[in-house]
Amino acid sequence: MSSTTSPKTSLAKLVLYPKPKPFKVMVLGQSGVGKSALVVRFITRRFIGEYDPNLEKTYSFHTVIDNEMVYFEILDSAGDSHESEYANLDSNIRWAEAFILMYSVTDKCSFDECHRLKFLINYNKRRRRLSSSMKDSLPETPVVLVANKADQIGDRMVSTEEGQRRSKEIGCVCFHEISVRESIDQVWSVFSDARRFWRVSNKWSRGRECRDTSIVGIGTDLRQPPVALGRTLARTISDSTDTAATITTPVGAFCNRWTEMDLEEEDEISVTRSNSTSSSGKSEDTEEFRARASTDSRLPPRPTRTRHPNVNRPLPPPARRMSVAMRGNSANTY
Ligand SMILES: Nc1nc2c(ncn2[C@@H]2O[C@H](COP(=O)(O)OP(=O)(O)OP(=O)(O)O)[C@@H](O)[C@H]2O)c(=O)[nH]1
Repeated sequence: MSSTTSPKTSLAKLVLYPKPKPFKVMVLGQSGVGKSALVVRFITRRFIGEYDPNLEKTYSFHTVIDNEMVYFEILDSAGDSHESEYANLDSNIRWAEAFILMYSVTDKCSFDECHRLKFLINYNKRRRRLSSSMKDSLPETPVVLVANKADQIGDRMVSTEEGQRRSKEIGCVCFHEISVRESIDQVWSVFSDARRFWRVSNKWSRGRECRDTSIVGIGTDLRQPPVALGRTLARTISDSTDTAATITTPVGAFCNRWTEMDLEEEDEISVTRSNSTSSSGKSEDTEEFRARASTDSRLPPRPTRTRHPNVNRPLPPPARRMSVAMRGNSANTY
């Protein structure tokens, strides 16, 4: 006897998993700096020499970073944006959650272009922040500055120090000097740093949200910034010369845990109180408290306050004031 499953049964067996939330990264930079080479190297591990220039493409790719599955959506933007494409560039910037801003060490022009692109990123993110109803809980969008083609030693026009300085000047979260052609590890570290910095800022903003909405522990000063754990991010070989490698991570989850700990402590206190119950069956603390709180239906007398000032009291001497006119007059007399 053959067993056939009806469509109803097969539908019942179908388990719907929520679609994983992608991590949206945009790669920006002047034409020819190696954006497509970087993205393709990250996804396929291979270096492919030539790509169709000015082709804008989004790649989906998932991999494990820091023991967590990350679903990347990577937008390889077209290098040369014409006037008509600026609106498109703006909307792409608003779409992204992290940026890889790229230049070539062999092209000074591409290095200068990073300044303008970072300005555009800031501008669009600020606009998005202002128009959003959740202004404070929107995470910061990390921008990683990447100097490519470090293998072309003879053609170098931008030094490592200049790159590091520029990274700080324009407010990037970190700086990498790499060669997409030479090293897959360097490429990998660029994307994993983008993810790590995004995670940190995301947790921080959630922490802010949590501070605003959750139960706050006793004695919490809301004016203070959230607790910083001082966690150090793993830095890449390409960025090892940067001394300011430590970033503090105020973590929202920590905020929650802290509140729970406080509540547990409160519970412990109340347990010890209920354990100190006297032989009469009533808690000593409760009785003491009642005795202190009880007014026996008699309210303490109010402190007397006079409504009108005492007429017999001598008034203070009136302060002598000189009007402007008087001062003018006296000035004329001398
Ligand atoms: N020597 C060297 N060449 C590289 C490196 N990365 C990319 N290239 C070369 O640089 C050229 C431009 O690379 P693309 O990836 O097309 O650059 P792009 O930024 O995507 O350019 P557009 O698509 O025009 O925006 C290609 O010939 C690549 O082979 C590198 O690390 N070293």
